[in-house]
Amino acid sequence: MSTPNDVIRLTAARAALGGRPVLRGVDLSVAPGEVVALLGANGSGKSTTVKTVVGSVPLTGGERELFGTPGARFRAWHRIGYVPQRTTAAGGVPATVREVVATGRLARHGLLPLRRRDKAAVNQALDAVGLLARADDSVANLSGGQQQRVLIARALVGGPELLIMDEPMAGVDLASQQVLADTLRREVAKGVAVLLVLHELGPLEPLIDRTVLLRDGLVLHDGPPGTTPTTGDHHGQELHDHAHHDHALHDHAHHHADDPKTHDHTQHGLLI
Ligand SMILES: Nc1ncnc2c1ncn2[C@@H]1O[C@H](COP(=O)(O)OP(=O)(O)OP(=O)(O)O)[C@@H](O)[C@H]1O
Repeated sequence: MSTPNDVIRLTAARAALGGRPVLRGVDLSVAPGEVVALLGANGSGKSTTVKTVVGSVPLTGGERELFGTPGARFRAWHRIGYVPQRTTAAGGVPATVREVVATGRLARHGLLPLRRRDKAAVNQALDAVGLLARADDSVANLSGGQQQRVLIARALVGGPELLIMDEPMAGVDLASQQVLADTLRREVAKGVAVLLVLHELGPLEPLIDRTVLLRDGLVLHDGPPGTTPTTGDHHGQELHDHAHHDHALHDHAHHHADDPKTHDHTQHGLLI
């Protein structure tokens, strides 16, 4: 399924956490403008896959490319907007909603003072997630779902070509989910590619071009929505066996692992 100009390409990606293999040969590609949902049971490796894509978890085998550049050499972080798995947007820092969203411009202009167009972009992103009226409130005073929307605005504000979102709908009520689905639809209409970790497709389903189902650190299924087994837990044993087979075929690639020394994610300007 990969194309020459994929914005994300993982090939036979392996990763370990706490000394335990978590990804055991994941192939994942996202083409420009494509919306791909990563599905799977708890612990199947969805978040770890996303973290290897953004470089916060190093590969122990396989290859990673972003916008055609090997991951270890990729520096154009302003092209990517990232919403990490649900954390608090407040982080104990007494910042306003506007200030947190403005940090999403950092990869674009460094620590220079915000210019008029930066300020306009912050307002636009806040408006997109329905939080313009709360712009000057302290993030610590927002609900969990509202804080999630702040993180989404922060990912949008740099005008990314690729959005990577780890369970953006977690803790967000139904009405706000619809707001976010509309926001995402506008981004997709602009040609932005999206990689989403989801538990269920929900209101985003109509936007999704392809679903990739993980089980136990392997891709169990990769295809249009509707062709995907519903869970990585109990179904698709044959597919699982097939995935094991594919995985064996990819063993040759393991010596191309990213150099762990290049994985200091504090250098790359992406907010994690
Ligand atoms: N820091 C860590 N140290 C050791 N093991 C970890 C660590 N973080 C995650 N794991 C393990 O790695 C596996 C994959 O975790 P991951 O978070 O990628 O799963 P997930 O598919 O995103 O799950 P969920 O749906 O629960 O978010 C799990 O078995 C988990 O226990």
